[in-house]
Amino acid sequence: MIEISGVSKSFVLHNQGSAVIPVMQDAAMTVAPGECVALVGASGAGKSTLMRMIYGNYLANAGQIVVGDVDVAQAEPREILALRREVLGYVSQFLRVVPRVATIDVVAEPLLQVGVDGAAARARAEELLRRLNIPERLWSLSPTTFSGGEQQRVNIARGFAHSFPALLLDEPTASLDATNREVVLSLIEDAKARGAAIVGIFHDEAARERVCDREIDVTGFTPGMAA
Ligand SMILES: Nc1ncnc2c1ncn2[C@@H]1O[C@H](COP(=O)(O)OP(=O)(O)OP(=O)(O)O)[C@@H](O)[C@H]1O
Repeated sequence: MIEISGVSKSFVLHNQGSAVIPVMQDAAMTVAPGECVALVGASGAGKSTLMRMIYGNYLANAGQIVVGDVDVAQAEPREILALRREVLGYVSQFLRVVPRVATIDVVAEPLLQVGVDGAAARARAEELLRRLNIPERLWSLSPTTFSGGEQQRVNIARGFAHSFPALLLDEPTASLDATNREVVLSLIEDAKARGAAIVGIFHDEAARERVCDREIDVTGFTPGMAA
């Protein structure tokens, strides 16, 4: 479902004499449907960089990043937007809050985007908000004023609303209480069971061990250290 090969990345620091910082060389990995792979490696090793290249936020300098039938490393912006709408979900720790949009609509929106009808989208959004312990009295309010933990849970509900065939998870359990952490782990297990291919960064080691099938140490892709 996700196939990466020969991927390299350097950053050019235009405001620092165009210094070139090579951060990744010849990265390769494959994630099958139903599998969850954890990216590991020391701070600064390149976990976030690889994740951002898969999502198409950073452009790879070389190689292939095939998600479904799209090579993100070569795709047009329009194709990447379609991929993000239909195929590739991304759950970060932080909600990008849209002012004045009710929480229920924030969560239902990804479903409406793929053509699910309003009532079904709302029902799925309600189910997720309930599961993530967001009190019903908050559903009609914008999450702008919610606590950090509430916003994180709204973001997770939104990220899991559509059954994406591929999912990127960036610290999805960070700063959650034990009950909600458990809910998120069960959402990840459900996604695997329906065949989602998942790549995640988890500093929560117990969470990683529970839901991930394999670990990939990105230190192996550091220039000069490639295996
Ligand atoms: N936009 C950028 N411009 C320049 N350098 C960058 C940029 N993004 C990342 N880097 C560099 O790439 C390297 C890898 O960073 P990255 O954030 O991917 O590491 P990480 O493994 O996710 O670290 P952490 O666990 O601390 O989040 C670092 O040396 C970082 O400084």
